[in-house]
Amino acid sequence: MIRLSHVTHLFGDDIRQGLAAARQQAGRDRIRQTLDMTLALDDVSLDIPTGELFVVMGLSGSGKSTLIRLINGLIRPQIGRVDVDGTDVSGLSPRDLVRFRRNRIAMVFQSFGLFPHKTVGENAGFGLAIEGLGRAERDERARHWLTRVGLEAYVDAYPAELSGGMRQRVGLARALAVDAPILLMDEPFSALDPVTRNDLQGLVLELEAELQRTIVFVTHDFSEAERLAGRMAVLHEGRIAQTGTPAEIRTAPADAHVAAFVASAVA
Ligand SMILES: Nc1ncnc2c1ncn2[C@@H]1O[C@H](COP(=O)(O)OP(=O)(O)OP(=O)(O)O)[C@@H](O)[C@H]1O
Repeated sequence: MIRLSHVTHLFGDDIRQGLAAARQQAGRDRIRQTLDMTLALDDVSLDIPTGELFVVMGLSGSGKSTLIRLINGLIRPQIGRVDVDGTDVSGLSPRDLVRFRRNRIAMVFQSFGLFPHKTVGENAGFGLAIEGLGRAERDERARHWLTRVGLEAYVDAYPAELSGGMRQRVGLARALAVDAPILLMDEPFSALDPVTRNDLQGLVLELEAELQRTIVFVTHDFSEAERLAGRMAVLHEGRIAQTGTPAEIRTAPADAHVAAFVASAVA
C-alpha cells in the first residue's frame, strides 16, 4: 500500500512563510500572488492498494510529477507523510533511501531515458548492473523481459535504430527487469502516436494482469485513464478533486474541472 497522508509541498524561497499560509488554507493562487511561491501539493491524502493499477490524472502543473517524486523519496514532504508498504519514506536515512529506490521502485519516463551508446540489451539490464548482478544473469534477465515486450530481435540494436514505441518497450523491460514491486510511470506514452500508444496500453494491461505489481500511472488523458485504471485520482492545482473508478468519475464528476476532463474523452 502506498499512502499519502495530508501531504503539502511548496516550491519557492521562504518555505516557512509559505507553509504557514498553506496551513491557513490560503490556496495556490493567493500564495502565488502574495508570496510568489508555488503550492505544488496542498493537503493531499491518497491510498493506493498493493497490486492496483492506479492512475493519477491532471493538467500540466497540477502536481503529478511532485507526487511521483514524493513516492520515490526524491523529495520529502514539508507537511504530512508518505508511507510505502509500511515504511515512512521521509524517515529513511540517505543510505536506506538509496536501497529503497533501488529495490522497491522502478520508473518509466516519458522521455524513455535510454543511453544512446548502450545496446537495447545493456539498457534493459541497466538497473541490474546497478544492483551489482553479474553479466550473464543481467543478460539473461534483460533478454527475458525484452522478449516479453516483443523486442527479442533487437537485443544488440541501439536506441537510435528503434521507433519511439519500441524505445518505450525497452524502458518497460528495464523497469520490469529489476523486479521491484512498484512501478511508477510518468506520462510514459504521451510522446507516442495514438496507434502506438494504444498498443502499449494493451501491453501494460497484460503485464498488470500477469504480474500484479502496483502501478502508479500518470497521464493528462482521460481516455488513457479510463482504459487503464482500476481506480484513479484527478489532481487539480495541487489538490485532489476526485478519486474513484473511471466509471464513477464519468458518471458523477465532482466539479466542473473534472467534468471538462470527462467531456474531452469520447465515451
Ligand atoms: N523544482 C521546482 N521549483 C519551482 N517550482 C516547481 C518545481 N517543480 C515543480 N514546480 C511547480 O509546482 C507545480 C506542480 O508541478 P509538477 O511538475 O508536479 O506538475 P505536473 O502536473 O507534473 O506538470 P507537468 O505535466 O507539466 O510535468 C507547477 O506549478 C510547477 O511549476
